[in-house]
Amino acid sequence: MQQKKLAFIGAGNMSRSIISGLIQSGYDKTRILASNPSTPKLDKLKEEFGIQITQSNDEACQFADAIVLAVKPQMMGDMCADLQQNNDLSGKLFLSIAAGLPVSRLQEMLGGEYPVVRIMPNTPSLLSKGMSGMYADNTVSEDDRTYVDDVMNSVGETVWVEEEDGINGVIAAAGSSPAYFFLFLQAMQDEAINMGFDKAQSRLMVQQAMLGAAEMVCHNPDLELSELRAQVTSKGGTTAAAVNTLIDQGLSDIVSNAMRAAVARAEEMAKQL
Ligand SMILES: NC(=O)C1=CN([C@@H]2O[C@H](COP(=O)(O)OP(=O)(O)OC[C@H]3O[C@@H](n4cnc5c(N)ncnc54)[C@H](O)[C@@H]3O)[C@@H](O)[C@H]2O)C=CC1
Ligand SMILES: O=C(O)[C@@H]1CCC=N1
Repeated sequence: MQQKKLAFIGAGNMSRSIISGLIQSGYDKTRILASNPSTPKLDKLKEEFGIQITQSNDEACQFADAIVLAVKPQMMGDMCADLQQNNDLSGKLFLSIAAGLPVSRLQEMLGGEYPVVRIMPNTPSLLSKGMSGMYADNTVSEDDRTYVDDVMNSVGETVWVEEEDGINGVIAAAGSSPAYFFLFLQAMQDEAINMGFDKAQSRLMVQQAMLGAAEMVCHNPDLELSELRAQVTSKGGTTAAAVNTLIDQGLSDIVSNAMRAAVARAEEMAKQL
């Protein structure tokens, strides 16, 4: 992988996840810098990963060949306005991980048609188990696409979408979706506690079941998900009783409504920001 000087503007959850994965995969830590207005998260990043830190976005910009825009979408306008006012942005590659902000809007915020790759990652990148969807228009060179692909591949799997709208689908299916699984597990843990297990036992049971199920999915790419389910489900048995309850009570509709809500919110954010 090219070892561009890479700056993260905004040192929150998502930057931490990507930085952790990059360091684990051998990216030169002296070529990674994070900036944030306050120091606690920066200090932690420096201590944990040995990267460089600054409270100045301008310093980050001057350091970098490639800049990850990793602030909340609502902060992006003000942050980019300062960046373009104080710095020469030509020659820089931008990687935006913000939900709901199209490339054209980001270029407006940056004040020029700079190359911007939109990335929709997720927090399991922290453990190099991330899933990222990416979009670039023709302002981004093949070399830069390859670089971004390598960066995000170092923290998990990647897909490219042809149309920018596809990024909203990635948000629904992968960016936001770890939270759906956490919610599902939380409900299972709560019910196991109701059944008399202590919290630690309850968590162990549900997390190990989820991990095992995820590994089975990954190790059997040729088996349909419905077939994996059928293998657990004895006719007239306990799994059938549970699964039929989930189906009868509308799990599929709940899940598709939730994913559509994520897309709708991304579309709404694109109009508001
Ligand atoms: N958390 C997630 O699972 C995912 C988040 N994203 C996107 O990543 C971006 C960041 O999200 P999180 O890391 O979750 O948020 P976060 O709130 O954990 O991190 C944002 C960081 O930006 C800092 N910040 C605020 N204003 C700043 C400024 N002007 N200059 C520099 N730093 C500034 C904050 O102090 C904070 O540390 C968002 O745009 C979000 O849409 C994308 C995919 C997944
Ligand atoms: O909740 C959000 O808006 C961000 C984008 C995907 C995950 N977290």
